[in-house]
Amino acid sequence: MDFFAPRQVKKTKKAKAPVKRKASEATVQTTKRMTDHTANGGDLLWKDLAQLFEDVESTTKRLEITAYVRKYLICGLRNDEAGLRNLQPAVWLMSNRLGPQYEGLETGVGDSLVKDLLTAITSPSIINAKLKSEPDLGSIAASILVKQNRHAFSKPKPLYLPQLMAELHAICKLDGEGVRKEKRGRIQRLINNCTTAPEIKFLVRTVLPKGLRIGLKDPTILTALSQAAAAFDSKLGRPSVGDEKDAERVVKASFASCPNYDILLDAVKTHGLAELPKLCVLRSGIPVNPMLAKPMKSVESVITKLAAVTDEITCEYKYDGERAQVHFTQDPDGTTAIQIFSRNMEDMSRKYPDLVDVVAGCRAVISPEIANLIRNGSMDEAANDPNLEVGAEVTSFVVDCEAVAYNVATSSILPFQTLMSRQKKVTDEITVDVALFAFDMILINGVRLLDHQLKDRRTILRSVTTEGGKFRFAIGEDFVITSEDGAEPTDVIGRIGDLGDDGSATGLLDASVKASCEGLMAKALTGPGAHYQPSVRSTHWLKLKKDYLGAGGDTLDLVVMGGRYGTGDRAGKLGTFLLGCRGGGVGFEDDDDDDVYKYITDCGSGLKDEDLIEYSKNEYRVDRKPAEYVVSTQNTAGKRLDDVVWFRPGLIWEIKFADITVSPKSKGGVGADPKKPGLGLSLRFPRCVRRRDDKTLESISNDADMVDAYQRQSVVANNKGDDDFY
Ligand SMILES: Nc1ncnc2c1ncn2[C@@H]1O[C@H](COP(=O)(O)OP(=O)(O)OP(=O)(O)O)[C@@H](O)[C@H]1O
Repeated sequence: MDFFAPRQVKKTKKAKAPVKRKASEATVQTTKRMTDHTANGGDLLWKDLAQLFEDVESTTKRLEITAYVRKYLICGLRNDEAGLRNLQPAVWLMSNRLGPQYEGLETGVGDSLVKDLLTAITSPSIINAKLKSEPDLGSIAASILVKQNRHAFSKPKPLYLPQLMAELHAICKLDGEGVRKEKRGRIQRLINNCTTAPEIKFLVRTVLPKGLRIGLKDPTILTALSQAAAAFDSKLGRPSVGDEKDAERVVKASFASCPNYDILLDAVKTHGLAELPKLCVLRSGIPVNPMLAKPMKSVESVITKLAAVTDEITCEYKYDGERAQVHFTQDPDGTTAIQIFSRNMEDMSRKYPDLVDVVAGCRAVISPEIANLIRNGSMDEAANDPNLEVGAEVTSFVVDCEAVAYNVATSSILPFQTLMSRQKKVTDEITVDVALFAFDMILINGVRLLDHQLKDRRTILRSVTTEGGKFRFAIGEDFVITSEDGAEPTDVIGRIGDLGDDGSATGLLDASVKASCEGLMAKALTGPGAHYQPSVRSTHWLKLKKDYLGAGGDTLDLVVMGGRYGTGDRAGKLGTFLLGCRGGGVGFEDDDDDDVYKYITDCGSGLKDEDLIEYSKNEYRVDRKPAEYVVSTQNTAGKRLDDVVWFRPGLIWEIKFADITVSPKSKGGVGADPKKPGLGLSLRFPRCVRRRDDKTLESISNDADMVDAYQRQSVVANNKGDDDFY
């Protein structure tokens, strides 16, 4: 499908040639496989993609993995016959998804269905015995089935990618009576057409919830795609976007604004890298990764930090609920669609069906002044729409909100735990009322507001929607920071409004906590950084939680890599856990390895007995250390690794700690202390605060966050405890 017709291929001066690398034997093989076949109208074979997965699984070296994927993508881009109908499913399958995250496509197939299939050939005891030494059903299925003489009577039909993807989508959509039998039959038929072990192994893994587990994730795919796209552009003589790093930045930024591989690949193949910033843009119906905030330790430090970039700030209540990105779209025929997306871009519309009505009722009209503000500086075509005039109707918007448990009768906010007790899919009566607290607007009537300053975005939000009932504007107060000659900006704060009990921002913080909020969000209203940056943890948005004040400090979100059995009270249960951060991050030297998890510390505090029991029989357990884990070769916390029960990456905990120390055992944030270049960063007195199921692995703390927190802590130490930011 071409999302951007009419096609236009610009032919201007030849792009700079990308850096040439010597092809490894494996990449030579990939090219050969990918260009060998021409059957089925040029469709690509699942066999070749499965072989790519096998190659990727055989190495942990990021550069090698990137090279394999790049080669595959170059072949895919150049193969005009195969076209997007092959390239798109190939990349979705690489990314471990059957389509965009917000479509929530899941096969609903569990281990038991695959075991069922296998018990038709071999006994359950053999399967169970194999599972003891090899926990992966994909490998077991491959080892059993590949030896069978399965094709004596019926010749297998080659599996092509468009056909495979269509069949997997059909499996996802199956519902109702007899669904298990139907799924089983369809998977059986797919497996019957597989001729090689990798085909079977990765097909089974693809249909199971644990996924491919070969260490291939979006950042690596996007890096490989940027290299493949640059080579493809250069071959066609399309304009270059700069060097390899520039191409990577363009592709990653495009995916952040429009996280849909169908659209990205269409833009890359049909139009070229230079056109991506115009084509892969925010639109209603496709969620973006939300903008995030940096933690701070005191009101004064917040103001000092923001004073460096602006003189107008707002401090809003930090509501303790769930991020909700609300998309409203009205088609020309008057039909409307409302979607509510989580911070992980999952569609939560079925969790909040009551909010859909709330959103439908909150629209106002667009006045001429607001139409001007919307148009101001916008390059979007939609900004020239003559309908954006006096009394224009609101036909689309994207609003950034926090969904909070709420008592409408008393207009009071309820705790986070109350919100968590709401069912994922509301089917019966709604028992927990929820309100939306809106704090930002990033699209209105097709015009993107990302480059507008927050002050204008907020004015637009408050003019084109009406507050009332369960749709409310975030409570806050604006401050003008003024500084007399030589005075610290925090000394002189001109207040507007009267919210804080004692007439200050600190009073506002207290007021927010009294209103059952977590603290404050301080944001630059104007200035160069006051635009909306999707997926960026910005220094123009600062969060100040009541908990951060005083001792105790910041929190980090870390992945649980595994655990060790305890002794004493904890005998027979996992008692301590190995925690890791994600590699890379903005500004971190080693930001190529963002697809790995690096050991930071052991942690056994903050866990109740029932937690330990649950984690001891955890669904995340795997038999071997996952390839993407970077752990000291021999030991963690002075112990050997033989007794570690490994978890696949997935379980995320929020960790509080006393402070960050330099450690030879930690692999995260290595080099943060220039005087100790080989050492990493670890935590003193780490304690698990809560499980973060609302976070994805992509959004946990990374090397850069560790270094950041360490440096902020050093500022405090150097200032001998000044009340500076933590
Ligand atoms: N007024 C507000 N403006 C922006 N975000 C708000 C506001 N009130 C509540 N929030 C919530 O606070 C979050 C900001 O904190 P952060 O970016 O660190 O998210 P987080 O990593 O989930 O951390 P945490 O929720 O532990 O603070 C937002 O994602 C949003 O869900």
